[in-house]
Amino acid sequence: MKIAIIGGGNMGGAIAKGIAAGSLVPASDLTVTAHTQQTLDKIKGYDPAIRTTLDNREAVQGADLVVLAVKPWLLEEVVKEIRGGLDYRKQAVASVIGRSSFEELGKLLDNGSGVMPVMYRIIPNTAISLGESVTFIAEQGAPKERLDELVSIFSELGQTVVVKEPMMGPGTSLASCGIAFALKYLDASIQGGVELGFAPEEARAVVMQTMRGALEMMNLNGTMPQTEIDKVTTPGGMTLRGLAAMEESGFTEAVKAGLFNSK
Ligand SMILES: NC(=O)C1=CN([C@@H]2O[C@H](COP(=O)(O)OP(=O)(O)OC[C@H]3O[C@@H](n4cnc5c(N)ncnc54)[C@H](OP(=O)(O)O)[C@@H]3O)[C@@H](O)[C@H]2O)C=CC1
Ligand SMILES: O=C(O)[C@@H]1CCC=N1
Repeated sequence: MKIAIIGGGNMGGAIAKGIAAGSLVPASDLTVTAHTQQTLDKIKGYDPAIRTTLDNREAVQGADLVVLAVKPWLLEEVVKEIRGGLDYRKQAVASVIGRSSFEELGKLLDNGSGVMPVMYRIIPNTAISLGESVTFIAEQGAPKERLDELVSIFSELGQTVVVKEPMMGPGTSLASCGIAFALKYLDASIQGGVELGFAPEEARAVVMQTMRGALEMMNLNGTMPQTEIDKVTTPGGMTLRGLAAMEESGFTEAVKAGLFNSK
């Protein structure tokens, strides 16, 4: 599958890096565009075989899948630029834009011919660059074998979850924004560790290994977090005092507020 990624920034670049490292799409079948040459040079650093160009119209020529990965406010401009050069019978269009919809994308792509392309919404998280993404995919009009092919590509880069469109927003909050939310906990822990007397680098190493251990216990034991929390928490002990203070400060509600307000 030949793939053109329009906008090789944090997300588009991470997708390119991940796909180029995978086995299903040769790097030479990937074309990435950006606004500046500096970004394209960075993309070449991932794999020199990735094709790069500042010309979006040139990039989409011959692509089986065009992935739109620009900031939301640039979507309309970019679609208008490439629309005339697309053959909707052969070329599918995917949006990775966080808050978009098939309805909105369809309106922008409508060229009055009555033919619409197969459309996808694909929301990975930035860990796709190292093959550890959770990627939500929804489709509109895709034949099963084409969806399966797309899922195979992204499944090499972490877990893929195919959903109906209404779950794309919640999926984006939990997994894509979720990377930032998880890191926010780690950041707070490191800050706290420094205030407890550790050097920042020491606190970073301790917090990372603690998080790794917590995840691995859940993974190996097949448990929910509370089961592992119970194993740590001595009645009347230190952990209980800490957990109570966290909840008094609204920890669980704060995390949920982050999820609910991001979608
Ligand atoms: N970051 C994330 O974790 C996630 C992001 N998304 C979505 O991905 C999209 C991009 O976000 P993100 O990658 O963070 O943003 P970035 O700003 O990092 O990337 C946007 C890219 O678009 C390029 N660009 C700007 N104008 C044009 C143009 N006219 N033609 C082609 N390329 C252009 C920029 O080029 P240059 O670098 O040269 O300026 C930049 O590389 C957003 O819509 C966001 O909702 C979705 C899920 C997760
Ligand atoms: O913050 C955003 O809007 C994008 C979408 C999900 C992650 N980043």
